Amino acid sequence: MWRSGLRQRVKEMLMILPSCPFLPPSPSSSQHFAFTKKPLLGLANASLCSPGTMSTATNLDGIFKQKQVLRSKVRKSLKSMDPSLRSQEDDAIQSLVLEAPWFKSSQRLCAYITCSALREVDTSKLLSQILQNPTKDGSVENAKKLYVPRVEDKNSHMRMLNISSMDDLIANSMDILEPAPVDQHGNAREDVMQANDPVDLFLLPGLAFDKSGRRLGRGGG
Ligand SMILES: Nc1nc2c(c(=O)[nH]1)N(C=O)[C@@H](CNc1ccc(C(=O)N[C@@H](CCC(=O)O)C(=O)O)cc1)CN2
Ligand SMILES: Nc1ncnc2c1ncn2[C@@H]1O[C@H](COP(=O)(O)OP(=O)(O)OP(=O)(O)O)[C@@H](O)[C@H]1O
Repeated sequence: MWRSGLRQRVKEMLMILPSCPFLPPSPSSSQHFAFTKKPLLGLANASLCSPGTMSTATNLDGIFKQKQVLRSKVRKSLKSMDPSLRSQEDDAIQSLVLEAPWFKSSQRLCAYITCSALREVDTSKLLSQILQNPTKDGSVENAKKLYVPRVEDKNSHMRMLNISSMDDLIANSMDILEPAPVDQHGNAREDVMQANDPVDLFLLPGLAFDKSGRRLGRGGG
């Protein structure tokens, strides 16, 4: 019971990614992860109906509604979850990630800052590990680089900006911590889209995932 719940919550935080098409390419990686709008959770058939049987607008409308229903269900079950079980699962998920070779070897990461009001899987231990970033020889050459989201406007325009400390974060209007656009010296933070090197790993929040890992987000875009 505990294990199956945990498995689902592990899925709530999707960990991926050797390479992404809109980021600088990784020559060593053969895998790709596209941020495409894919059908989710058994909704694939609806989106594959031919134009003769159902219009595209109707398809999208149906999918949109099904996603909303599913989001409400998941939100409700997350809200009713026992807080101490949640906390145990948060610890277990983070330990699992911290011990994973793909986490240890990652050098450039994008990650979200947990919003506890949204009942997201906690990332605080992961972030402190990434930012603390101890290296065996004490050199900074192998330091992990972290980019976190910043919502720029009401049209869901979002950027991933580099931070080097949790002190770089301030609460936004949704009460989610995010980086100020400039650092303490007044310099613009590096945007991952301008980075020279590819991102190795994304830690993404998700409301639900299907068995093949396809993600249902909050619908913010
Ligand atoms: N921690 C965290 N940071 C993030 C995201 C996220 O999902 N989680 N985002 C991911 O893209 C972006 C922000 N997008 C967001 C979209 C919706 C809500 C939110 O509060 N949604 C409520 C419903 C609000 C409403 O419908 O009025 C909810 O889902 O309960 C928050 C952030 C960037 N930063
Ligand atoms: N095929 C599509 N064509 C155009 N717009 C789409 C398509 N699919 C989704 N959208 C729009 O993209 C936005 C995000 O919807 P979507 O259902 O993909 O959210 P999500 O990926 O589950 O959540 P989030 O974007 O918050 O991570 C919505 O405004 C939605 O209307």
